[in-house]
Amino acid sequence: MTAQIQRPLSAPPYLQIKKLWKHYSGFAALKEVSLEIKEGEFVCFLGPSGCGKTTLLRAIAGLDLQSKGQIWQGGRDVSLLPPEQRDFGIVFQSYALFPNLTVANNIAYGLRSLKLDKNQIQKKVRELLHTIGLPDVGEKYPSQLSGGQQQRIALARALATEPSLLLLDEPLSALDARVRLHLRQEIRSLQQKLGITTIMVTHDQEEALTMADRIVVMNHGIIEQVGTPEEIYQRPNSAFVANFVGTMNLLPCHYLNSKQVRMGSELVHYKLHHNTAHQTLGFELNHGPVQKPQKSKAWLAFRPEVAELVPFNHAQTDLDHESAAPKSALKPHSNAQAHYFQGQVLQSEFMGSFFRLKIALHTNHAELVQQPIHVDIAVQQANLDCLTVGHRLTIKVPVDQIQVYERNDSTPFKQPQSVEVAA
Ligand SMILES: Nc1ncnc2c1ncn2[C@@H]1O[C@H](COP(=O)(O)OP(=O)(O)OP(=O)(O)O)[C@@H](O)[C@H]1O
Repeated sequence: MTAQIQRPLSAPPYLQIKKLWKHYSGFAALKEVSLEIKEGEFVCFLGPSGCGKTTLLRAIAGLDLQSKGQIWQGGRDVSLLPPEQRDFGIVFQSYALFPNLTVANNIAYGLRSLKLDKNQIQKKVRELLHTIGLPDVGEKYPSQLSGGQQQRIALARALATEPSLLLLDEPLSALDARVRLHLRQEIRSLQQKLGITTIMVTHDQEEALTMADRIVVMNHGIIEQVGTPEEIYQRPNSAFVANFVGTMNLLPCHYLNSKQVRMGSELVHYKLHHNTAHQTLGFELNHGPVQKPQKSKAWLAFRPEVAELVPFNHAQTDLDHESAAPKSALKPHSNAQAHYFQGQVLQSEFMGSFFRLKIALHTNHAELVQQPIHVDIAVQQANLDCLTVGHRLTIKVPVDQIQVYERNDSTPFKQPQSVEVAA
């Protein structure tokens, strides 16, 4: 097995997906999808059920041909090649091992077509069994192994012919949580050791965030965002991505300009991130109130862990001393550094290293009245009084942690849940 490979930064993409469409009797499962993957990258296709992840993976393998568009692999147009003429190994969710063959024969299956002699095949199988950490199971049958062990055999079988591309279709989703966690790390370190370009389909955001070099977030047959796990988590470029990856508080508001939104009678400042292209969100940039009212509906978004609990008086002092405090008919709950929400604890959950508080906001904004927010407080910083159900408190959210997204009623993602607010 080879050591991790260093590649020039300017290397051309190893895999190029060009304007790919897939139709199933009139239904478009992929809509002009384009993507480039570098050699040696570990890329995850992430998205909800039915978004087209498997369709895209199967098109790359040639198992289901695309309706339109091209696929280039290693500088070669493979768009119309059958799977056997392409260069990949694949692992499915259901292991797909041959039950009547021993583990060794399962792994050796693909090697027979390479015209290797018996000794070479045995040597290769031994090496692969060693690589996946199961050196002694060669003579067993798949049914004598656990799910996690069977999936490692499937991985060894996929790697046996030394393909340049490894395709993993939800390989961990049939396994129990503990095995999944362990195998996650094993697959990632094996992939890094071999330097093999890998694409993994998953609907598990934690799996994608912990394993991938880059994540491709898909929704309804299109790519919503491509980025490193940090980019996807910290700077999601749409409300869909913000809501799908991690926990995000999404509060309905109205867009005013590139610095402020309005939430009921409150003005809220936010800081536009460079990669948040508001033009693409349907908002005008730096031109004051939006002209078209139908485009002014927005989501104000922040992660539970960026919020801080502060005493009310402290918040008011901050605001009184802040010359940039808004002088308008709208209530000043915000300054250039932070916004202060008022709320009441509905629920407090101990999560190990932090408490997750569910808080009802005090607001006269009709859309917000029944919508709780989540705030995560590190155990070391938690004041136990603040965690009591019914406690009234102030939540400080730094302006540079507030993001704003277009709010489209047809946006196909789960709406923040509503709760009964305690009297
Ligand atoms: N053979 C088929 N015939 C008709 N429709 C199909 C077929 N295969 C997939 N589809 C449809 O195409 C869409 C994308 O399916 P795909 O399997 O790629 O989704 P996915 O993101 O992998 O979902 P999951 O996580 O549930 O596997 C779905 O709406 C699905 O119903």
